[in-house]
Amino acid sequence: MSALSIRNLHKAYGPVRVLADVGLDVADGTTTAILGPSGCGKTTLLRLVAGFDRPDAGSIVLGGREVTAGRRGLPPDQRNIGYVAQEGALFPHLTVHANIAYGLPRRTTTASARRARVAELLELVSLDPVLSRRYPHELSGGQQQRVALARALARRPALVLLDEPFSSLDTALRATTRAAVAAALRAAGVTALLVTHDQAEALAMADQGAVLARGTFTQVGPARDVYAHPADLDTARLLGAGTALPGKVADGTAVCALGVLPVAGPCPDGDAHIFVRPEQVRLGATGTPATVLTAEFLGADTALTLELGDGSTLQARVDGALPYAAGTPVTVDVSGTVHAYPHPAMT
Ligand SMILES: Nc1ncnc2c1ncn2[C@@H]1O[C@H](COP(=O)(O)OP(=O)(O)OP(=O)(O)O)[C@@H](O)[C@H]1O
Repeated sequence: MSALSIRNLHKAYGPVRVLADVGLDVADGTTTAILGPSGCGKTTLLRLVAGFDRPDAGSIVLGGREVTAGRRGLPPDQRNIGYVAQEGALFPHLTVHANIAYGLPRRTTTASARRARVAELLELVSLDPVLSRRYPHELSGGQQQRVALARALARRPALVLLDEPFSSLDTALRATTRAAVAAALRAAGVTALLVTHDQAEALAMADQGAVLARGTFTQVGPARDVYAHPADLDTARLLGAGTALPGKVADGTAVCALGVLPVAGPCPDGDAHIFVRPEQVRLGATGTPATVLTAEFLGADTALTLELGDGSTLQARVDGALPYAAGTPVTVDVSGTVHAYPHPAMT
């Protein structure tokens, strides 16, 4: 059963149409990642689901109950939704314990029951119980986000909304916090909607990926399938680096500056963008001649920009231990299949 069903949702701010005919189903106990470029309406969608804002049309059904029914819809505090914002959402004047316990009903729970629930939640988000007496400014950014999740889960919500919850964290903290939050969500068996710019985050945390572009979902499916088979060139670019080379497709084969390449998935015959990911580009003894334009050492790998014979550029990633420098002549070939997207106007 779907914990969340969104149908034909529309939202505009004055003349700015933000969401148009948006639909989405999120299965019970699963996480859906909403991916999309800046300004495409991701936060607007979360705000409508949370009840902070009203849609112009359409419906949102939470656990079988339509929360958008009536003139005002169900108020946010009655929707049984937890919300984790980007940062700074904790009350600075309250301890970790008081922040987490904030939403627990005082009238129907005893102090010892609240203490037990806070201890359970700290364990769930992998935080040391000694932190419960600290204030938010005495925690790292990653610890603060885990406290925010614990607070969001305190009332056993039907749905948790996470709006870019790790965007303020540095790379190392981001990875550990993401793993702790994903584990906590799974252990709590909670349904979650995660907004992110980061495809690695979406792939690591989500069962389902949903790509929002131009005000509507352009692709929804298992997160791995969305990554492996992006529906269009914008989605392919959104899901990671790559180069779109001009080419032609005939009978499932692409011809471009990199030679003849097998195409993944259906693409009609004719002019097309041939999309190649950096990790597919191999440098070796045979293949298409190219020249290294730039080499950016990233530690484990080096990101290369290569110039092909026709003047087009190609991004590649090679082992960081290999000594490539600008000006080095190389030969390249492509492993695996490429994606091709029709482009009738191309010459
Ligand atoms: N209250 C508002 N009044 C007017 N316009 C708004 C309002 N809220 C959002 N918008 C506009 O709606 C569009 C979508 O905004 P939204 O914050 O939902 O995008 P987003 O996908 O979350 O962006 P980002 O990834 O940059 O956070 C933007 O053009 C924004 O300027």
